[in-house]
Amino acid sequence: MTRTGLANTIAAIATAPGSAGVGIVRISGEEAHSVADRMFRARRLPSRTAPGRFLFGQIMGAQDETIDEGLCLVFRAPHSYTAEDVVEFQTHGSPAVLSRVLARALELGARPARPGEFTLRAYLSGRLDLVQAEAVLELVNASSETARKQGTLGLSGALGAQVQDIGRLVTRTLAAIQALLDYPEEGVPDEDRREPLAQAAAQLQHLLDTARAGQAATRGAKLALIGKPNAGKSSLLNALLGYERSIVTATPGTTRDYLEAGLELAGVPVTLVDTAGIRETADTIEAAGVKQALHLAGNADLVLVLEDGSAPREALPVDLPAGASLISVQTKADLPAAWHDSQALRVSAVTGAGLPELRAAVEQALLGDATRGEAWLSTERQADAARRALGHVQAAQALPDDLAGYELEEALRALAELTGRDVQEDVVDAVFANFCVGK
Ligand SMILES: Nc1nc2c(c(=O)[nH]1)N(C=O)[C@@H](CNc1ccc(C(=O)N[C@@H](CCC(=O)O)C(=O)O)cc1)CN2
Ligand SMILES: Nc1nc2c(ncn2[C@@H]2O[C@H](COP(=O)(O)OP(=O)(O)OP(=O)(O)O)[C@@H](O)[C@H]2O)c(=O)[nH]1
Ligand SMILES: [Mg+2]
Repeated sequence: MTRTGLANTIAAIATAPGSAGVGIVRISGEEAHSVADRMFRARRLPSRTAPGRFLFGQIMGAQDETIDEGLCLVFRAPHSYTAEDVVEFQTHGSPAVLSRVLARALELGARPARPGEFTLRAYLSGRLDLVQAEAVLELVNASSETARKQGTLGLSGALGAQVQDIGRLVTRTLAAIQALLDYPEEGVPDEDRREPLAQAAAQLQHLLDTARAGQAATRGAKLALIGKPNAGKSSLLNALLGYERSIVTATPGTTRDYLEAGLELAGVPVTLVDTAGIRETADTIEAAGVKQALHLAGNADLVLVLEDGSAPREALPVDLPAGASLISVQTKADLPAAWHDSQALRVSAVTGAGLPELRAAVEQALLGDATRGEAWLSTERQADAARRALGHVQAAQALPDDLAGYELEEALRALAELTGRDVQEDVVDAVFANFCVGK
């Protein structure tokens, strides 16, 4: 995607494929109004309509036949989504109608929009920064309340504002260092050197802490239930889901193959994975299930380690994969406890006791403190830029003034990349390649 040809007029169906009450065809660019004038019959021409007003009328084909009746919405540059002249046709929402309306706009000189091209134009015109454009994508794809909230916050420019604050801290030190380069013996005072950089590093670290949460919210998280046979894994899965998804019996070794079920937990789309109970076994089928369970634990974002609270406690016969985040769960809390461990959450699948606490612990593990309302880093691209900025700030903290300047300039470059003020075209292309046509 290049900047050339931006002046030309693009058109696309903006609503989802399939039948719906209403569908939208959107046209943006210099010719948008004249294209609309030639395909819409109403009490006045779209180009003569006050911006922000709509017209009711007929969308006309080349043979002067009516394609559909509908509404025409007129925007005038720069007051539109793309900051260009924009016209929208709101029609009956069938693919048959929408494809004819689009075809008519193309006949009259518009060209089909590429994926994300409307939002790309909003970005290139400066109406949105790159973080806001990514937030648009998050909103379009939001499959949970947390992802929605995060997208809305991102679109508001909250993250961009925070990144600018960090940039100001770095600039303060850089300016102080540059001002004193000719008089190195004086040294930069702490309030211009140590303090702003410590604040910048802390804020970047906090943003990076939100990255895992941001990605959990957008991509979803995998939660594996692991434990010995009869620990109550399948029962807990069913209790969390609220329906009997997994077979439960009193016979140890009931679950052999793993099983997945989706639900929304703490606003995050979560896939729960029930696994075979882990034990030493001569049964080849069960042994395969045990191996698989350990593999699943290694790939999960979070592992719930379940132990039967009503039976004597015994360690698992194998080690769980290193690196996974774990929550320790003591099951069957409705029965007398056979052991006590303040680290373990007591839960009953039968009475539901402890389930709210378990959900809260999962929320804390997946989202950390990121839920306090500020913006999060929600893409790997953003996290990568923040990580590099932090690395340069930390390098500058450790270097003498004459060498720190270079690192601070690099930190500012990484921050500018984060918001998209200083990025290569291929980075922009990669962001917009994830969009659908019409957005
Ligand atoms: N029908 C329709 N609904 C939609 C969109 C759209 O393009 N069309 N949007 C698209 O994703 C979102 C809304 N986003 C928009 C953002 C800015 C402007 C706009 O015209 N801004 C002008 C004027 C602002 C004003 O009048 O106060 C501006 O910023 O100058 C329009 C839509 C969601 N709903
Ligand atoms: N009283 C009580 N019994 C429970 C609870 N959870 C599970 N059980 C019982 O414990 C037994 C084993 O439960 P499951 O959920 O099948 O255990 P599992 O960990 O999936 O076992 P495997 O699939 O064999 O590995 C069943 O008889 C359940 O009824 C609980 O919270 N309270
Ligand atoms: Mg089971």
